[in-house]
Amino acid sequence: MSHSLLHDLYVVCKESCNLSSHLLAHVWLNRPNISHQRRNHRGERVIEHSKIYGPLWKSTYGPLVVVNVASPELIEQVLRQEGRHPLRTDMPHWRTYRELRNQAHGPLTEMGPKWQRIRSILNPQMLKPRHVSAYSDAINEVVTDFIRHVARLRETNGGGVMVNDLAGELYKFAFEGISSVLFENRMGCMNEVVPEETQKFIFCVGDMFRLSSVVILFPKSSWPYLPFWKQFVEAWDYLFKVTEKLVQKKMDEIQDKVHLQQSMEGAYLTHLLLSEQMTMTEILASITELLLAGVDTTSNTVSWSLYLMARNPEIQEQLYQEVIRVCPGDKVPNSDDIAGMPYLKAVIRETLRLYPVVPGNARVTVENEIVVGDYVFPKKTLFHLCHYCVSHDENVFPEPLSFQPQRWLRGTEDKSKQHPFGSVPFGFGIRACLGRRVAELEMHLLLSRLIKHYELRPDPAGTQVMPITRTLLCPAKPINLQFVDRGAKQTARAAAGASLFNALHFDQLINLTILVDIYWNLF
Ligand code: HEM
Repeated sequence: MSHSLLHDLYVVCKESCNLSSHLLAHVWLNRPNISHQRRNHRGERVIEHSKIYGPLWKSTYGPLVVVNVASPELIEQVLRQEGRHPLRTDMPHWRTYRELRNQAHGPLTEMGPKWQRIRSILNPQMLKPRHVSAYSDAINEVVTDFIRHVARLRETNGGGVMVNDLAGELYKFAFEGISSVLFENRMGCMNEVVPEETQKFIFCVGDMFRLSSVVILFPKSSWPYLPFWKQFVEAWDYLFKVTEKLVQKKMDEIQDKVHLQQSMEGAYLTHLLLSEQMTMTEILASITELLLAGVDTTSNTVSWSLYLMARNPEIQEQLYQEVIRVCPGDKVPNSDDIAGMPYLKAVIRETLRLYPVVPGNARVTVENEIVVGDYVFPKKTLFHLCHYCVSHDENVFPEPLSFQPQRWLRGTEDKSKQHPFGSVPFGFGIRACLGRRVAELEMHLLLSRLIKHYELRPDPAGTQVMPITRTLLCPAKPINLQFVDRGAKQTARAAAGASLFNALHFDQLINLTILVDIYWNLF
């Protein structure tokens, strides 16, 4: 991933938690502190705490003081009072790397008016439906490769039907998908032999996130003396180096086209390079951060939705029927087709309610004091918006643990009663997810095409997979599923029917028809 550490509460510097003590004394009277203890699933722990303390309580994370907010009404109140430049965390370790190497900041790490400027440049091509739908063809090519990849995995490692460690395989899909949108270039993640550079890039992304959570535990002044700071810097160096190479390649292509006076058709990177609103270093930083934010969020969500599909055959069948109605035969869905598939969208939406891959979201109030419930919080209060807890609250979503996509269908009673802040998987407001539309397009195209091709069934070993919080809400163990080829199933059915027919003589068939008639008349 991606938003790794984005939402990790460690990353907020001590000063940002300078809550004025007299206010806290007033708010927290008779409410004990809860110190941070790592249990397997942070979302569940937050639910336990909200049952004891109500929708607003304080936690301490070492030196940090965090105000937890766990009701849709109070989350709405915090988010609606954000100033013009909302801040999640100040990410000192990520920012320090950029300062060390004279790199710019991207949308994840930038703050204040500079952040606002970056977003105003990046937003249109990422969020406007008209622009985003233009990425359908590129993403569909990646989906085609993924379906081939699944077929290969079934044959080579899955006894003709199993695909093991779906989250790992979908990581490759998400990486390839977002690269094809950003760089307009393929990385070869799903090749039989993954190119060395791509492999190392993926490895460095993992390394950088892993080391991030270690580095941040130490004071900034000690970083230059820590061995893992060196590794952290090396990982970032490689990420920036590869991104730079890909951006340069695109620049050269554009130059060639200018020389040849050819028209400049292109997607995201071409647009950024041609619009000249950003410097080269700014483009580099933004593209790198978009890439980091856009991989394991998407791959984990699709993993959960396939897991849920396999365990809910009726829902899967309903989705399959919708897909073949909108896209019969060999028709490959595009963004217009997706618009006609409300059930597909509801399936993904409900997956994100049950498994919000970003289970909690940090917010630091920078510009003004904030009123939450009956209390006034000073500037620099660090809030933790407990999205997982709220979207599993039975008062917000009846039967919260059951997978019910119909909750999200327009015109249903469920939908009209829901609080709009009961589940906000992409955040809200001007600092909400920049990749939301692209992520949705990727997930909708992939899920619809997979379901058209394969019937998903659970692991025959009966393995239940629980979530675990590793910054994102991830499967605690590998998700393995059966992918039963629908085409092969139909051919087998037709063949079985034909052989039965051939085996019967004509007079036997007449007798059979009479028997069926008698049967129907009897009952
Ligand atoms: C299922 C997929 C995804 C989910 C659930 C998700 C969720 C989120 C959430 C909750 C935030 C924080 C919003 C806030 O603070 O209010 C966020 C921020 C962000 N996301 Fe995503 N995301 C997903 C996919 C993507 C993709 C594919 C990209 C890149 C193309 C992306 C790029 C970003 C960026 C750059 C930010 C930071 C925005 C800023 O601070 O201005 N995300 N995402």
